[in-house]
Amino acid sequence: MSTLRIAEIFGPTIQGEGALIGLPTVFVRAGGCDYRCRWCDSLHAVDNAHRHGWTPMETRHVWAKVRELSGEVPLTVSLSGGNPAIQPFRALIETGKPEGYRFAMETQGSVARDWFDLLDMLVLSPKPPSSGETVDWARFEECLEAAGPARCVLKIVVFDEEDYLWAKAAAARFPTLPLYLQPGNHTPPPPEALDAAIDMEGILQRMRWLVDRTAEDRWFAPHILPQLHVLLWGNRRGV
Ligand SMILES: C[S@@+](CC[C@H](N)C(=O)[O-])C[C@H]1O[C@@H](n2cnc3c(N)ncnc32)[C@H](O)[C@@H]1O
Ligand SMILES: Nc1nc2[nH]cc(C(=O)O)c2c(=O)[nH]1
Ligand code: SF4
Ligand SMILES: [Mg+2]
Repeated sequence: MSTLRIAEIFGPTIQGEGALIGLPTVFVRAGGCDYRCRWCDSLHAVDNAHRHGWTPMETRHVWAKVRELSGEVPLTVSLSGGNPAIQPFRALIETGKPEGYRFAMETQGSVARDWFDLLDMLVLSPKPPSSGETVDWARFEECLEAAGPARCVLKIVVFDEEDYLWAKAAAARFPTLPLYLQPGNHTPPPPEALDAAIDMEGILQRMRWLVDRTAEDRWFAPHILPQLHVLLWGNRRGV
């Protein structure tokens, strides 16, 4: 069986973002990312300075931890990171599905894998200008095709007007995909200070602005949702 580079495994908590918001979930966070978004809220799973905290784990040990955390009651497992697409997750999904567990994955859409079609949901989160990254749309479409469009949703983080206009154009490329807009959280603390206070008023202000902005444009396609776990627990790790 394969070895996975794991930053953390935690839960059950609620899925705080997007299409499955509120659903009890165990998170498996892989270490390592091919992007460096300026505002990444999970730098402890991205920045090489923190790789000493990433553990190579055999798939069966990762699976044992998920079963332990869930009390062996099947639930939704969210694979995140870092970019989980970099890791060989096929065996974990193939182990969990026959037991009744469901699998969702969060990725920016930069690396496609042939096992994406085993997922119940692929959350594709292309990065807007404020991230400092540039989307390779050919790669992104490979991810969409690998999963099959029926399994995919789009989730776009928006910090400002430039991001908003970019999100509108990006969404127009994929008019049939369910769409989620998420206000950005401006205060990713250093990983060693994850309990640090967040800019709650800033997040809520951007949330209200997004509601008004879409209404003004009569753009009624997106669901607009804040990161519920951030509202509840700030940037605390493990929730
Ligand atoms: C930490 S990323 C990991 C998965 C993958 N690398 C990705 O970006 O989709 C999980 C989700 O958190 C979002 N995210 C990261 N930092 C954020 C921030 N500061 N504010 C709002 N959302 C953020 C990402 O856009 C992504 O949808
Ligand atoms: N509760 C909770 N919901 C989340 N949704 C996406 C997360 C992520 O970091 O990928 C996340 C997370 O870290 N915690
Ligand atoms: S792609 Fe995701 S994990 Fe990687 S730096 Fe950006 S937000 Fe963070
Ligand atoms: Mg997060």
